[in-house]
Amino acid sequence: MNEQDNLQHDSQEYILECRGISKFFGGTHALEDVDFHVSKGQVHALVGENGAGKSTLMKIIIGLYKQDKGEIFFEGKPYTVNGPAEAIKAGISMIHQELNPEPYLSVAESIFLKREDTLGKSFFLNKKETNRKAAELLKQFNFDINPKVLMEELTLAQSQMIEIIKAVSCNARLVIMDEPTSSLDSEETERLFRTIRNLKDHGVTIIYISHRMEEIFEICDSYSVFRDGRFVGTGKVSEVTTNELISMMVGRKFDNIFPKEDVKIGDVAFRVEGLSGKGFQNISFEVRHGEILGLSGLVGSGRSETMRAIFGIDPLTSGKIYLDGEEIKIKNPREAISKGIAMINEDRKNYGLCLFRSLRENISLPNLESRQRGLLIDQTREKKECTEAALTLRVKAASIEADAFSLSGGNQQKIVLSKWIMSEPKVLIMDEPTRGIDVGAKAEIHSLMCRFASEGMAIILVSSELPEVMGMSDRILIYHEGKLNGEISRKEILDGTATQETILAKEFGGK
Ligand SMILES: Nc1ncnc2c1ncn2[C@@H]1O[C@H](COP(=O)(O)OP(=O)(O)OP(=O)(O)O)[C@@H](O)[C@H]1O
Repeated sequence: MNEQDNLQHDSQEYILECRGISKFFGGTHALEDVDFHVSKGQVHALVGENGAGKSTLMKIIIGLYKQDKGEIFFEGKPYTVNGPAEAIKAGISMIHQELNPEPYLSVAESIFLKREDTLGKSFFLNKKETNRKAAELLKQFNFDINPKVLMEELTLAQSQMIEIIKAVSCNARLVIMDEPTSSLDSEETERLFRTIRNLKDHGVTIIYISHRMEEIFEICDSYSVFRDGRFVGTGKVSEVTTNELISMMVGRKFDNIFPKEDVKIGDVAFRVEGLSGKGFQNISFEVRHGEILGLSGLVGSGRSETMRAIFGIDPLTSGKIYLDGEEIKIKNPREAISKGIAMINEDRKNYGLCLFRSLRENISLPNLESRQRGLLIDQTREKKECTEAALTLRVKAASIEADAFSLSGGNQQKIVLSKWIMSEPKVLIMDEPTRGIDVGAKAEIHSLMCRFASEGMAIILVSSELPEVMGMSDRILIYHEGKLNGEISRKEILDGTATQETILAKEFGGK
């Protein structure tokens, strides 16, 4: 008897069964003879490293891709669909990692888009009825928002909630959530979890894809692990430890995701005094050579806004910046980079990557000058160094010449990291550096941070994942509504004086 049988004897109780699914993309075997079973009414975690094949299987299930081999059964019956609209009709909806809400539709219109069937024939003539039905649904979900508000005015967390309401109102019995918390802060995440529990109470089954282990242990009942396009195992979350789960994902024994070491902290490398700009006021702090300074706060609290202004993306209205004791002016990111400040931005897709360029071109872009020989680029050196950078972070790609577009989400993020790491800056600003990155790579990135710090780099880490800020920082500054609201030392974290709750309380404005 295999683990799958242990979990659930009666296959009638599986809401979804995928048997022997294979999928090729050119020479890449994205899925190889994969079995994947989900029991009815559970929150089932699907985990695996970047490129393990999770999204590919989900895209097959909602009809975006067609499998090369294998069969799918939904609610005990053979299931084939041609595209997401058919999947929704059959009872399966997917909430995507990057939401694409229709910006100029109202909340009500967005919920009922392409659902004229539920509203009578004349959808556009029936605005009143649309708003009334939407208001009813929003109330059911305790979601206090006006159905007439335009989608473009919603935060990401609110748009996500609309997507979930849309799914459930279409009578979805299975909802797939692909990294749903990757852009949410702790408060929004809690709200999402309450919604998930509510859906579960109403018999909805959820497939939950996430790289955040603590979430899986909080919200999921069962799990399946994929590795390199293959099914590795399944079981109950209550019967596995974090390290066992990670070991299954990475295929080797796993000890520690936060390998923070104490390194010698030197002189002040970087200092800001009284910085103000859009979304933050009067921010002053310093970071020393060798120090990792964590910045925590709710989404919109001003952390990322301050970093963007320091890096010259957005303007400062007042304040001073000092690098190694000397005042500097930064008008744009090019100037910041030339002075030795690098920033890995939260929004990698828009600011970090040229999707239709090769990995080599992407990695070497900010570092071309150092590889210039006369008017030409030293291509042999470029290729060697880019390959080394990609290997260090274990980027999974067909070759260094492959387009960034063909990589899985997490592997794309590793490429952005590689390119900045190669430029060896004095100050490295990392804004959500491991968002969407698998645990194995997360640990590697954390080790690299320690290595850079030990070489004297000053690192500023902005992260919404409290375990990450707490596990990696020498000091944490907490933002609340655009201002600093407290500081916590590593000592306080290690001796237990400061906990996640202490930090959260300060994020919400407490003392
Ligand atoms: N459209 C595509 N064209 C070519 N290769 C692809 C395509 N989509 C996925 N792949 C490849 O298939 C493999 C599986 O990718 P997939 O996106 O399913 O992984 P994943 O487990 O969802 O990863 P992540 O956690 O990073 O999102 C990867 O090697 C990826 O590069």
